[in-house]
Amino acid sequence: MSLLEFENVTLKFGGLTAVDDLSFDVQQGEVFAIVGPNGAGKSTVFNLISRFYDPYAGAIRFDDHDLLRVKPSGVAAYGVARTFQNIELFEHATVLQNLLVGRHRHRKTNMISEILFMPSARRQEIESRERVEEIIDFLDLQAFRDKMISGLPYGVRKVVEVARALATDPKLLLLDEPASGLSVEETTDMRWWIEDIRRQMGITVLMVEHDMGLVSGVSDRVLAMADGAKLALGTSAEVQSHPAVIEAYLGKAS
Ligand SMILES: Nc1ncnc2c1ncn2[C@@H]1O[C@H](COP(=O)(O)OP(=O)(O)OP(=O)(O)O)[C@@H](O)[C@H]1O
Repeated sequence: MSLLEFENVTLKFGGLTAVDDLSFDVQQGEVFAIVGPNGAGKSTVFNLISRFYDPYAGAIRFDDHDLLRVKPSGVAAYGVARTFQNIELFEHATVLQNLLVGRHRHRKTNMISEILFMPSARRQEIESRERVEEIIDFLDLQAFRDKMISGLPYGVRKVVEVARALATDPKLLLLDEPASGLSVEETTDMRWWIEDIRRQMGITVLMVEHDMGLVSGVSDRVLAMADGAKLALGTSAEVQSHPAVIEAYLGKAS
């Protein structure tokens, strides 16, 4: 079953076509990667899903909803969470506090009941804390739970960003370059986290990534893009041996 569908989506920035008549779908429960040279339009695809941009043409459906009718502030409520190329966390808050912020969308109580700390608000607070503690355990972050983000090594921050996204209980997790800036060992760990997120949590993962080792290791299917358009879609091996993909990479390199 398709969880996310792009149908003939085009986005232009002035004279530049950043996404060009792009169609693909992400199946429920798969790990799907988007690869391509710099400027291919990968991040723009994420920004379209996050509703930062409206497409010039085409349709985007998520979980049987027309995503283009959803406001940017409403995307998380539909079950989409994301991490960013440049980590976006509250620097002067602890890991635990950052994850509790991620739970915010699950709050159903109003401000009065929260100020008075009424039973419904208390119940929600307990539920949120329990869920956050589960995620801290799941991603092996116990040693950092009360540490300020600003004092954490880069590799740990990347995992905390994933944890914060998971705290929203998403159906679709968007990972924007999860391996960038990570060492070889940290990249291997990230690979296992992604596997576990899909297998144990049942969450569908869509990632943009340059590290082909990670892409090959963890992805069910790969979409290769260049100049906003689809070059190839298939398994990692199929995509990497596709003549159009080889040419796009060699062309950029020369
Ligand atoms: N807000 C914007 N305004 C104008 N042009 C933009 C904007 N965002 C992206 N672009 C352009 O759209 C094209 C696609 O950019 P995008 O960031 O999606 O590429 P990318 O594949 O993610 O690249 P990278 O791997 O370097 O992150 C590029 O030519 C880029 O300069």
